[in-house]
Amino acid sequence: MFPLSRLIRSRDDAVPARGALVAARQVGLVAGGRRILDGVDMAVEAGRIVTLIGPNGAGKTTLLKVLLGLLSPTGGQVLRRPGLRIGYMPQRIQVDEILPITVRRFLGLGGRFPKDRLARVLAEVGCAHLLEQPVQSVSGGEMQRILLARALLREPHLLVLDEPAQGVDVAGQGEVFQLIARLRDRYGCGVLMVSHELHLVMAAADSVICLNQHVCCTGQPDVVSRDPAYLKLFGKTMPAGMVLYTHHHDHRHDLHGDVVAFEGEGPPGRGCPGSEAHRHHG
Ligand SMILES: Nc1ncnc2c1ncn2[C@@H]1O[C@H](COP(=O)(O)OP(=O)(O)OP(=O)(O)O)[C@@H](O)[C@H]1O
Repeated sequence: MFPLSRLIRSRDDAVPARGALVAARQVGLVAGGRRILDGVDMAVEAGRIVTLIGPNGAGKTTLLKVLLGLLSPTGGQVLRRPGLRIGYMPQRIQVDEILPITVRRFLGLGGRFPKDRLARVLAEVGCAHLLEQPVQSVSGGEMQRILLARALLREPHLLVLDEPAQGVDVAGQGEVFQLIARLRDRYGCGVLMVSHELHLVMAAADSVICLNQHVCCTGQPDVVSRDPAYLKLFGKTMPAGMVLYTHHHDHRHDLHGDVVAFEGEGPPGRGCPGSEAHRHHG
């Protein structure tokens, strides 16, 4: 199992471009004989919310782990700002049912923090009342917030959140995204998150990266949402700010996730060269 959300110190051997906290340069990963990431370029800057979207198995969690340094890429480079503090909220954790601990003890597992610091960080995520409650008894939505509090404990420069609204009801999802934006403002940190809540992503993110092994397209939602190319890639804007996600590819992925051209369209392309957005109709 992965360690719980925690502080991860950067390797200070390579430095990203000015302003970037973390960056991937042509990152690739092959595991178990399969290509999982291919030529990924991206960066997260302080104060920005960058959201990774993509279908199941697209490599989103793997990319987060590579950026965190938990997995080594088999190609390309990951650059982290020297001294970078990262707060990581994993997609899922296992809490041992037979080891009853309170939320306070659970939060304290990641380091020595005074009780008032633990109480304060829980209050920041709207869960001050849970401090002395057994962690096994909290709801799924409360657990997401507790994990977020845990990621915040050491005042990270970069928050990495793997599906922070997973298991949260629809009304609660909006609150989670608002909370993340408030925390970004309060801490001035960069946020990199994976999300499947596309309508909220489009409203809340500064930048969206669509991943399917490679970066299919990327852009700032507020700018590109009026762009016909964006509409073609991400679908039509729906009432009440909802965005219907449709992803038009000019290639497809086989059962192993490899890029394959549609029949009659020539040889398979490698990624989507040709634009800053890496826009692939395929
Ligand atoms: N160590 C590994 N060996 C082989 N394949 C792996 C390994 N780790 C991940 N994979 C595969 O890589 C692919 C990408 O997995 P990943 O968890 O990154 O996808 P994801 O985009 O986060 O998916 P989801 O949206 O379902 O959470 C999956 O097909 C997964 O089975």
